[in-house]
Amino acid sequence: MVPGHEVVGEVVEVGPEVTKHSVGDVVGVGVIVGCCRECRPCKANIEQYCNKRIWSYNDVYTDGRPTQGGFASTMVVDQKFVVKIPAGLAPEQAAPLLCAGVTVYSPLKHFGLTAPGLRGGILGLGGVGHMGVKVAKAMGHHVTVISSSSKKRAEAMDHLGADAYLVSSDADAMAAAADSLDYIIDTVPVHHPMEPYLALLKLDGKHVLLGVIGEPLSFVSPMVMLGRKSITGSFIGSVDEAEEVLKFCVDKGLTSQIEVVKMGYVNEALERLERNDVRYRFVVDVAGSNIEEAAAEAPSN
Ligand SMILES: NC(=O)C1=CN([C@@H]2O[C@H](COP(=O)(O)OP(=O)(O)OC[C@H]3O[C@@H](n4cnc5c(N)ncnc54)[C@H](OP(=O)(O)O)[C@@H]3O)[C@@H](O)[C@H]2O)C=CC1
Ligand SMILES: O=C/C=C/c1ccc(O)c(O)c1
Repeated sequence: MVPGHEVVGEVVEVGPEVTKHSVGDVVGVGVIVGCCRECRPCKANIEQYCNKRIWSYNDVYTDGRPTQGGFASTMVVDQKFVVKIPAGLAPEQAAPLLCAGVTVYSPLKHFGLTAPGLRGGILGLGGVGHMGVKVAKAMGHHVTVISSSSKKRAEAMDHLGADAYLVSSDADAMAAAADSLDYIIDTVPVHHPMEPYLALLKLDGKHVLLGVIGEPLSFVSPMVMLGRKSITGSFIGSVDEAEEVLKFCVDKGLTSQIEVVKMGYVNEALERLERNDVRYRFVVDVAGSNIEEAAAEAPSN
């Protein structure tokens, strides 16, 4: 998780040209807060693919100031990037759905992988992966979690409702599962071999890369040719898709598994993130925190 990007809160003020939201609405802001509005992705309302996108954190806004994500008590955002939070969804639940939820929902929809009965693999059971299991199950898919260890088996099967669990180092189990999946949602954030997973795909199967990996991945071409398989990627989702996935989650009764913490706990939360010690997302309750107190307690650099 990159901390501090998705934000959910109440509108406290609107500009004179704002038509989409009113004071008091519960709204959210995802990973993107700016785009050019002129390129093909912008015109197709898939603004996340605009090459001039402005990230909601660690970026520079149109006024030259840094974007700071959710680490603030208020933020100013163009209405285009503000998502309505539907009734029936708690704000703390909505926040992770604006990233992990839409990140899995968008490729399933875009690549035509929403029909009930499909067989999907979720590779890596973390923040994005756990939403992958939930969203895919809610679509009526047969879901296999593919994990690097057996540690999360009970969690995946009993709690998240996965149908099968594969440990990627178990060569026999991987061989038995060959040619069985319509898609793999790959959330692994580090370099990993592709071929063991490509072998799990059926004819026309799709391997969707979501993890940010800074090293080249490799595979021999017959692994994709003999089976017409695709390796592709996907980046979060659009504002429209974010609104859609929130509605989908309300309709299907889906929630994300979160740990709500106060601002004063942020440094510990970051340390725990580094140890991979969260199931599956921290949500920082900024409004309910004493920010001044938390700032005073934080070590100065
Ligand atoms: N494409 C996009 O738009 C988005 C991309 N991301 C990216 O997706 C990736 C996953 O994010 P997120 O789910 O939050 O991350 P998490 O750390 O929560 O989960 C990643 C999972 O990958 C598996 N894994 C396998 N090997 C490793 C390893 N060496 N180190 C760490 N994890 C490993 C683990 O699952 P297991 O124990 O089951 O093997 C782990 O839980 C990140 O790279 C993130 O930046 C996030 C949001 C949007
Ligand atoms: O390079 C792409 C990064 C995507 C990304 C988006 C959101 C998020 O939380 C990430 O960890 C990565």
